[in-house]
This record gives sequence, C-alpha cells and structure tokens, in this order.
Amino acid sequence: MMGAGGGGAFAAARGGAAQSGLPFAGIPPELQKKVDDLLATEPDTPAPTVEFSHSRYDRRRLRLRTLLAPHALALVGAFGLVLLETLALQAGPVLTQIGIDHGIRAGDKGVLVVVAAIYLVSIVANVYAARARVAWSGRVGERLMYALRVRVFSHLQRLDVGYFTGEKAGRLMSRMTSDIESLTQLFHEGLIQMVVQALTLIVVVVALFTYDVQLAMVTLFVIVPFMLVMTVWFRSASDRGYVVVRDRIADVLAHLQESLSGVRIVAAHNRQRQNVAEHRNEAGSYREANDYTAKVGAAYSAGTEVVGIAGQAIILLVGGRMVLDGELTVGQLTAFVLFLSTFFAPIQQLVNLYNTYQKGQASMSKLADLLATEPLTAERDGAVELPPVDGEISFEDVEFAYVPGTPVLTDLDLTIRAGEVFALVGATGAGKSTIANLVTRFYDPTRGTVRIDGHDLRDVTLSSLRRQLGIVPQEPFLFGGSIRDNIAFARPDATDEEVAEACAAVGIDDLVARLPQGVDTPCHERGVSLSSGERQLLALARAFLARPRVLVLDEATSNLDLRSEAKIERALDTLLEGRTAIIIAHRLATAMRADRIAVVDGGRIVELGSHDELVALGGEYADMYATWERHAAGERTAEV
Ligand SMILES: Nc1ncnc2c1ncn2[C@@H]1O[C@H](COP(=O)(O)OP(=O)(O)OP(=O)(O)O)[C@@H](O)[C@H]1O
Repeated sequence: MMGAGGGGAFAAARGGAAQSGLPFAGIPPELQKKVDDLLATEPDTPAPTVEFSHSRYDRRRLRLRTLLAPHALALVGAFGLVLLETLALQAGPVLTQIGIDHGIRAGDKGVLVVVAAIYLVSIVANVYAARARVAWSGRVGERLMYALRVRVFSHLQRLDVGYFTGEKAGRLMSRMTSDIESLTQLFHEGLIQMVVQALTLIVVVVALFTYDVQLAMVTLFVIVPFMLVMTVWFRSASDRGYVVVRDRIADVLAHLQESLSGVRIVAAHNRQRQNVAEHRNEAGSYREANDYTAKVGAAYSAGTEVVGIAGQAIILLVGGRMVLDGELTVGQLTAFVLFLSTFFAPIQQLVNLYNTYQKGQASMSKLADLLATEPLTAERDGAVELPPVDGEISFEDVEFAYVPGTPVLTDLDLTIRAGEVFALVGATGAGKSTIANLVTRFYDPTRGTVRIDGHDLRDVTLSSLRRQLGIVPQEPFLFGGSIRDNIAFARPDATDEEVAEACAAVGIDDLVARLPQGVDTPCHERGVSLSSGERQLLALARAFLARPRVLVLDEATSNLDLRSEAKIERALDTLLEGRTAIIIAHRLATAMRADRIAVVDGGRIVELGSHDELVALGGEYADMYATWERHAAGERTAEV
C-alpha cells in the first residue's frame, strides 16, 4: 500500500492544481517520473491502529514464559539451527582423532584428504547455521522488545497523576532505558546463547565419556568440583554487585533527569558547581559498583583459566600413561584434550550468561511491578459513557488526603451550578488545586463523592469525562511540534479554520501572523520560545478548541504586563461563555468577575458568595479586598 497522504496528494496536484494558479502549481511533467520512482521506494507503513483502553488491558503478570509463548515456533526453528551449529563445531576434535589415528599413523593420505574436506564442510555449515540463528533470534528479540516497549508506555499513559508525583521521573526513565536494555540483551543473545552453551556442554560430556570413561571420571571428579566452587562464589558475589550497579545507575539517571529539567533554576541559582559535585558522587558510586563486579569477574576468569590449564596437564599425565600402556591411541588423547579445552568455555560462558539472565530477570520483575501497578483512579468495571453534561459539579461530604491520615480537604459540601463561573481564593497551600484535582479526577476523594450532573465521577469512563473537561494549568506545557499541533492537542483532526478561530477567540491571531511560518512554526519543548503570557493564551486556545463543558483553570501567578493581562481577560470572557468554570484565582480582579467565590482555608470552605456578598460579610475576603484596594489606590497615586 502506498503511504496514505503521499501518492494521493501528488496525484491530485498533478491533475487539478496545475492550472488553478495556486502557490503549489503541480509537478512539472518532466519531474513526475522521478517523483513516482521516489514514491515507489517509500516504506509501506500504513497508519497503525492504536488501541488504548483505561480498563481493558493485559493484566497477566509479565513473565519470561508468557512473553516467549507466542514465538514458540520461531524458537523451535532457532533451536534446530543451534543444534546444527553445535554439532558442526564439535566435529573438529573427532575429525582430528580420525585424521591422526587412521590417516597419519596408518600412513593413509586419502583419509587425511577426506577428513580435511569434511572439516571444511563442517566449518561452512557452522558459519551458515550461526548466521541464520543470530539473524533469526535477533528478529524475534526485536519483536518482543517492541511489544514490551509499547505495553510499558501504554501503561504509563494509564497510570494516575499521583503515581508520577511519587515516582522520580529519572527512575521511570531507567525502566524504559536500562531495564529494557538488559532485557534486550537477554532476548537477543542471552537466552539462545544459554542453549548453545548448554548443548555444547552436553555434547562434550557425551564425547568425553565415549572416548574414555576413566579419563572422563578424572575430569568430572577432580577438575569440575574446583570449577563449581568458584562458580558458586562468583554467582553470589556478582549477584550482590549487580543489585548495587542497577540501583546506582538509576540514581545517576534520576540526577541527570532532574538537573536537565531544572536547568533554568540551576543556572539562576549558580548551582552548577554543586550539581557537578553531586553528579560526580553519583557517577563515582556507580563506577565503584562497576569496579567491584569487574574485580569479581576478573578473579573468576583468571581462576577458571588456571583450573583449565591444570586440568589439561593432569589429563596429559594420566592420558599419556594410558597411551604408553596401549589403553588409548594418540588420536583419542588429542581429541580428549581438545574436547577438554571446549569443556570449560561453556561453563564460563554459562556463568556469564547467568548474569545476563539475572539482570534480565531483575529488570523483568521491575517492569512487571510497573505493569501490575493499578492506577489509583482506575476505571470501574462497567463504567458508563458520560452523556453530554450541563456542567453541574457537586462535592458531597468530601474528604481527601494525599498521604493517608493527613487530610488536606475535610467536610467539603459544595455545588457549582451549571454555567457558573466559580472562583477559588485563599492562601497558598489552602487546598484550591486539590479541589480542582478532584474535579478532573486526577485523584479520587478519600471519603464522599464528587458528581458531575449527578453522575459519580468514579462511575463514568475516564475518556468520556475528560472529553468534557478542559484544563488550563498554571504553567502550560508545550509539546515538541508546531503551534498548530499544540493548539489542536485535544483534537488533532481539527480543521485549519477551527484552529484559526481558536487563535482569534483568545487573541493570538496577531502573534501567530507575526511568526515566520504562522501556525506551523515549531515551538520548543516547554515552550521556551514563547513568553509565559503567550503560553497561557496558547493554552486557552487549546481549551477553546476542545470545547469542553467544564473548564478548570489555574490562573498564572507570574506577573503579566497590563496588556497581556487585558488580553487574557478578554480571552477568558470568550472562553467561559456558557461553560461551567472553576478558576483558581490568584488575582482578585479575576475573582471579582466570578459569579461566586469560595474562600478556602485549611482544606475547608470558610466563605462562599458573590463578590458583593463577601465584601458585605466583612470576613477574610473583605480583608483581602480592602488590602487589594489600598494597593491599587497606592499604585494609582504613584502613577499620578
Ligand atoms: N502530591 C501531593 N502529595 C502530598 N501533599 C500534597 C500534594 N499536593 C499538594 N499537597 C499538599 O496539600 C495541601 C494543599 O495543596 P494545594 O496544592 O491544593 O494548595 P493550593 O491552595 O492550590 O496552593 P497554591 O495556591 O500554592 O497552589 C498543601 O499543604 C500541599 O503541601
């Protein structure tokens, strides 16, 4: 299939636009063939159908077995290739023995030629089998990792907001980087190599016993015990080492992530030197942990080398005597020594692979834990679609605690009427954002119920709820992409006209017109290229385009200049029309324009009413208003 947009667009351009006088006047006929050739080389990548559900997903615990099961057939194929590879490789010592005993010692050149030819064939067979096996297992490994990456990412999209507050982002990144990496190693080479080495070991043991039982017994009972003791020591020492290595790399990544996302604050507070010192400590601890595992590995491989060489010397001594006594041929002894040298390699390899396996399993269990984490705001079984709402929000006897035992909101009973503009004011830390977080269902109340048009938020599907909610945070996040992508974030299918309408509604049409590529101008991550006022306006345009029934707006605290402020106020007038709006107001000017105002203090609503009512009440709000008026009067005097 041709890539969806490409061919059609070009074909249309060729047919119609050439005469239309549009800026893109079609492809000149002399270039059409080149374009067709180019399109023919485009990859065949139909748009994937993405399935994402908050409630229906694979809940089985992640295990090696269940991951591999769908690829059983491919694995059987790989096993066949491994068998061929191993047998071809181990033919060497047997052929050498035949060459010596029946060729050299019998003086038969014909045998030597045949043996050499078979040797050559076995090497070629080994090379081809190994090549096919590596390519095959690599492909299966990549498919597994692809599926796992998508599964983990999808689950991260599903988890509740609170989870990300509790988990350091750097640690989560290490799930997706170093843990996925160690599983990749396991799937690509680790597992199949374990089979290769285990098979080699079996073939060699069978060959040793076939050549001479007595010599094989010497090998097994004198040499192997040393090998085993060292291996057991190595296993436990390196296991301990790798646990530390994994923890420390996670710390390094966490520190890196934090320093990168806080780069402005770091620069502003001159923390670079201290940050470098901290990172040096983190990286130093990681290096020490790696030093330890390297030391353990070095001691083990040197030790096994010594045992291997000593083993060959013992076999030469015992076997040599047997040759002298006529119990063994020279060819057989040579084959035995050759087999012996391939006997230790698989043991060493298996132990190394055991590390890969351990690392992979540890990563698997961390990823399994992550995948088993149920979102705290999980969708209930049988959750229903929220029908189009008028936008009445009610809190019934609500209590909420981020940390069990320390409630942040208590005894909250409140009804925000449909279409009402409702402002929350109060000191910092009073609980205003928390109230908003319950409306957007970023959290569920610890006790009581939050309803929208009478529906308990926990009974409706998350997507149908969020479709009708608009959220404008204090510090709007801008994603990599164009201004258009950011405005149409909630509705990527919005038409150009709708995007333009949203820009005009919030008054950023003149800003967009000034940009070099208009709405297609790329904006950077976190919107560093836009001012904070412009970012707020862009977020308002985003909300406007989404046309939510209920809008939750956390007003920017940053001081905006009077023009930007006026612009934002005008944008709000358009945006709030006919919608229920909950505004966390940081400026009294905003609160004053609301239909009703709630003063929040210590997790409770202490005053509730319109601006005039609250001023008349003479309580906390009236005090705030009086202070604000004095300030405003002061500013006016200063201006005069
Ligand atoms: N994720 C969290 N985990 C634990 N405690 C939290 C969390 N978020 C907020 N809190 C605490 O809950 C209380 C209420 O916080 P909230 O953010 O609702 O206040 P606020 O009135 O919106 O303040 P501000 O005007 O500064 O945004 C505060 O004491 C705060 O420290």
